[in-house]
Amino acid sequence: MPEETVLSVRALSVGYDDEPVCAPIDLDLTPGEAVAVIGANGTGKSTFLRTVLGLQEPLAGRTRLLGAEPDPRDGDLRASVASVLGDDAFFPSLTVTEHLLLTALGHRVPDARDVVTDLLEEFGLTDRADALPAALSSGQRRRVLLAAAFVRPRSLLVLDEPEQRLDAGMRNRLAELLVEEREDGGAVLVASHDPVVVERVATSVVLLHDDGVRTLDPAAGAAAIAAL
Ligand SMILES: Nc1ncnc2c1ncn2[C@@H]1O[C@H](COP(=O)(O)OP(=O)(O)OP(=O)(O)O)[C@@H](O)[C@H]1O
Repeated sequence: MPEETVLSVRALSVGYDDEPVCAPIDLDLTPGEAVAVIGANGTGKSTFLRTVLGLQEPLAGRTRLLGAEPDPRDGDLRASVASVLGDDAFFPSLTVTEHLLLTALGHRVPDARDVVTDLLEEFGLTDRADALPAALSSGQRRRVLLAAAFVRPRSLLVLDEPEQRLDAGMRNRLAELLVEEREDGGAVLVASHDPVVVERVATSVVLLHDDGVRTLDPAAGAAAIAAL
């Protein structure tokens, strides 16, 4: 594995109770690249993301994440990998600002208050800064989770269908932020059903399908989404 490889996956089989949910997957991700994982509902995108993050045991194959076996308890890994999966939770008595500050301070972000203020603006949350989670819309809660991933240092960003519940304006802005992320040397692994995210953000696409796994270029990946 080249030294700068962020994620290397070889013949990785993922699934439940010894039953794979899709064909084995191979993938390499280096700084400055974004890989989009696409496929119809139930083809294994979320299962794959959880497995490469070490949140779920693989059935077979090998994953190296930042040079090591993926282990979510590993401090170096937690410091370097920001993820937004589907199971994120909120503290019911902390405001939007307090959630972002907690994340920033926990990761020792310099000038945390200024960074949080900028991200509130970026994610259209400035006027909801003092709101509690229960008083947010589902799209606003999604924005808070995404902002929390961007508020902290990271060398890999893993997002599971980040477009979910976002309006068109925010989906476009998110795509821009993800392009900036890879142009600044970050690595992005994103599962998505959004052709805009796939075509604009991805440098390569992995299509999960019952018949097998294929690697596509971003334009072909965006077209494949329309045909799912
Ligand atoms: N905890 C679980 N136990 C057993 N099977 C599961 C579990 N979670 C998911 N599955 C099954 O594994 C398969 C893959 O699910 P997964 O959530 O990874 O798909 P996905 O590609 O992310 O789908 P979607 O596009 O709907 O989000 C599905 O058939 C699903 O029903």
